[in-house]
Amino acid sequence: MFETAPPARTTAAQTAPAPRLEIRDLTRVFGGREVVSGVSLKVMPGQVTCLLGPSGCGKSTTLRIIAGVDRQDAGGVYVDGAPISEGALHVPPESRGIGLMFQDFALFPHLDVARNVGFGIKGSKAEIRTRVETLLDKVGMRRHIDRYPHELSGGEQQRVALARALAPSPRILLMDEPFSGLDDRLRDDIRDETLGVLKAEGTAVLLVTHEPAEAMRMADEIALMRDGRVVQHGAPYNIYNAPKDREAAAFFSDINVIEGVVQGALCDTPFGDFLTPGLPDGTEVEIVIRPQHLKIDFDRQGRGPNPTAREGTPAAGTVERSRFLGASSLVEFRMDHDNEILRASVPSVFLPKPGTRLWLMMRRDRCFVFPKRRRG
Ligand SMILES: Nc1ncnc2c1ncn2[C@@H]1O[C@H](COP(=O)(O)OP(=O)(O)OP(=O)(O)O)[C@@H](O)[C@H]1O
Repeated sequence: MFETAPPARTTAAQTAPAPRLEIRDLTRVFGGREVVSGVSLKVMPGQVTCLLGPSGCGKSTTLRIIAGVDRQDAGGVYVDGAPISEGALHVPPESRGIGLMFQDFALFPHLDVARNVGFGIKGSKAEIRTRVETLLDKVGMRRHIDRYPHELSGGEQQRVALARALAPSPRILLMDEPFSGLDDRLRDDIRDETLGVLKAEGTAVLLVTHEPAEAMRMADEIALMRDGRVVQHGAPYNIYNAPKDREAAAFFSDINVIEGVVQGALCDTPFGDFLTPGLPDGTEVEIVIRPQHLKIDFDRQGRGPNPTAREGTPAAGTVERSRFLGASSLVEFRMDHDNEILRASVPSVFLPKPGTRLWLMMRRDRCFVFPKRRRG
């Protein structure tokens, strides 16, 4: 018997803070077609989530609904646990405390940098000036405070646009392809700088992009979208290393695919057996491996290396082409067993001549086995 009541247990759900931004089962129909279909996700304060997917998959529509410039047909949008759009409730865009940085949200051409950044801030003249200067310091643009947009480069304009979006201290920032107008080198720098500023401000960010490299570089979490749905959600490392299906794997890099049929929980291929747990006999499967995980070995008078548990059986092929890509080399093989091409990538310089006989092995811990889907 307890003399006094035992201390109440707190569950993780009770102690966990509400997500800064949450969307639940968001659906949007255009012309009878669900372009956004039951999308749910959460963004915590200080976290960057990337909505990643091919053109037309519904990313921008999702963002527009969260911003309040479009309206969902079903589902809700919540900030710090409270609805801002749900059923008949629709908080107007300007009252949502959400900042926007869209590709086509140009700076005001007739205002200088200081007035562009200070545009949405409330407070005394001195307070506004201090906030503007602090932000311009953060984005490295303080010395251009008196310039006009046409006097700035694309990258400089982007930095000012970031400062402007952050000026009212939004709890949430929505970014739609914000770096797409910039050339490659500049883009990497600006992405890194932007990430630093966003983290320092503690803003919850939902960033839309169709570029996997951008999502990998920027995101704490990636929500991978396809045909209006989130098909996979997780940290970049997990999505890259444990893709849900062949398409998810292919979205992040070139892939090689070997086909086979399940027999006795195994699929027998020229590269040896692959485990296919849970798949019934006769299931057609696709074994997917990224080029950097194919191992190349030398020909030993018509024989390859000995099979191993880790890398299976070697299969022979002939080099068709090899190219130096800077950080790595890409070698294309025409395989003996089916006359198809496989691509292997090797760090640094490895450029075997066309016609060279070599052997390939597949690292078992780097292969993904998926049931084959009929593609329309
Ligand atoms: N106002 C609209 N009326 C009809 N269809 C629309 C409307 N807005 C978007 N769509 C359609 O909805 C689908 C999703 O569009 P959305 O702009 O959300 O895609 P996205 O993933 O952002 O693509 P992108 O990367 O090319 O911008 C597309 O097929 C698009 O044509």
